Amino acid sequence: MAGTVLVAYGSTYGSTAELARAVGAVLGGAGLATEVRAAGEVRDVSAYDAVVLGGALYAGRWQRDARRFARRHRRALSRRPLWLFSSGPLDSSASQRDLPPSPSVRRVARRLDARGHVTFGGRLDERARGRIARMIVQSGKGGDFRDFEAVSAWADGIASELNSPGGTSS
Ligand SMILES: Cc1cc2nc3c(=O)[nH]c(=O)nc-3n(C[C@H](O)[C@H](O)[C@H](O)COP(=O)(O)O)c2cc1C
Repeated sequence: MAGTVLVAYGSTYGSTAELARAVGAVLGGAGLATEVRAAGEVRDVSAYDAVVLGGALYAGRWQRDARRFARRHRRALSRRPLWLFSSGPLDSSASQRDLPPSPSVRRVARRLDARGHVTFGGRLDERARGRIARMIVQSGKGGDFRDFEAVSAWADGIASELNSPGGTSS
């Protein structure tokens, strides 16, 4: 594929941003021109040939910037190869089995005709400033459950698809 892949993310405390950068590193390593950007900073997706969009989960929905991005660029996204990821569970469940998207994320995936969705474990620690976030951490339920091997394997699959003949035709 000759064009550029956008990896956009919606992240409040930075952990989903790191997952997005890990996805971008794999795609870049597979020879794909790749840009990793905060979803809130992207004005136009027309320059990109494929998009990966990731959102942190808050109360079953994507973080606001990811939701807005999906809404604002709806038409362009539905015409491009698109993959989605959610990051959230603060336990090892996402590493043990495929976790389906939340109903709200499933609607986004359907509307945009996404090629795939995956849920990765999340991270929450004392850097998180929100009241509920602090309560979760103080009650001992925080931690880093991100599985970077799983992230790499998923991104490898995307790279293979995009590098295959006709990989960007949606
Ligand atoms: C208030 C609050 C609500 C959350 N709700 C969910 C949820 O519904 N589902 C889930 O899997 N994780 C949930 N989480 C965990 C976050 O998704 C997780 O910490 C994520 O990695 C944060 O990503 P970020 O650092 O990119 O913002 C919640 C965390 C907080 C603080």
